[in-house]
Amino acid sequence: MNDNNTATGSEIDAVTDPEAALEALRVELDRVDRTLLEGVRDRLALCTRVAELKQQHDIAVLQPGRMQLVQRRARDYADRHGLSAEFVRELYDLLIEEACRVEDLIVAGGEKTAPGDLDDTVSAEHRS
Ligand SMILES: C=C(O[C@@H]1C=C(C(=O)O)C=C[C@H]1O)C(=O)O
Repeated sequence: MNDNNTATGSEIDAVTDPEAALEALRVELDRVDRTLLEGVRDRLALCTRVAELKQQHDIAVLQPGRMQLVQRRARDYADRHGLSAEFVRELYDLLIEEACRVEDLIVAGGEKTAPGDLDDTVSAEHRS
């Protein structure tokens, strides 16, 4: 184990107890998944604040230039880190689509939402 208490590549190669090694990796995977979901939730919470600003100042929800910038940045990241460009594009298509859906709800409803208080704003899909 390293200082972060995580398994390194060579340790995985040398395992004598594959079940224990699998479990250790799954514990790490679960931690990454939690961080990932918290990131998605934080992103959507920020989008509710963007939506409130847009609603108050009559700004269009759809901002194609900004969407292109976000997608281009994600593609550059994928290139630099050896991720599939198609996967990252589809991932950001989904994230942006959901952001626009949430923004639409707020702009159409004229709702005031506390940052991070998505559960009161968006449908039950987000509650789990
Ligand atoms: C969040 C915004 O609204 C929409 C959602 C975007 C996103 O999820 O990154 C980008 C552009 C917008 O159409 C924004 O205008 O910044």
